[in-house]
Amino acid sequence: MDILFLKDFRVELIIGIYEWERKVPQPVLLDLEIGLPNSRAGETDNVADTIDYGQVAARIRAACAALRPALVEALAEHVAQLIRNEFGAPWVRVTVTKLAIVRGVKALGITIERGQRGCVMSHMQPAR
Ligand SMILES: Nc1nc2c(c(=O)[nH]1)N=C([C@H](O)[C@@H](O)CO)CN2
Repeated sequence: MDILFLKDFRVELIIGIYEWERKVPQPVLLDLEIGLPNSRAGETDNVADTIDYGQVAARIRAACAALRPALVEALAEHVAQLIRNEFGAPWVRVTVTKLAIVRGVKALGITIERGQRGCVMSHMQPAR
């Protein structure tokens, strides 16, 4: 399975469990690994045969603007489901990182995986 990735993708949103965190958007970094439903794009050189990472970034940025999760876990889950449902990815790994939010800790967050690695979506053509 080929894996598309986006690293250090910065979004800003209201996120957190404390009252002071619910007032101002804060930056969060997303690391995304997206399993591709087929591997044809390397042969065809056609973006229609893969997932367009620009569209993924735009869609996630728009979704985050409307989200106000309490937990990093909830943001990671939302992003993972969006990628799977809207882009047909059979497998995703999503890491959400908050920066300098806890004294003495440079970065913290969550990594989740959803779906099956190496699985081909039933409505898609298998890779040749
Ligand atoms: N497992 C988690 N623990 C905590 C979270 C979280 O999202 N997941 N969030 C917070 C606060 O919002 C934090 O960002 C500031 O201390 C605390 N614990």
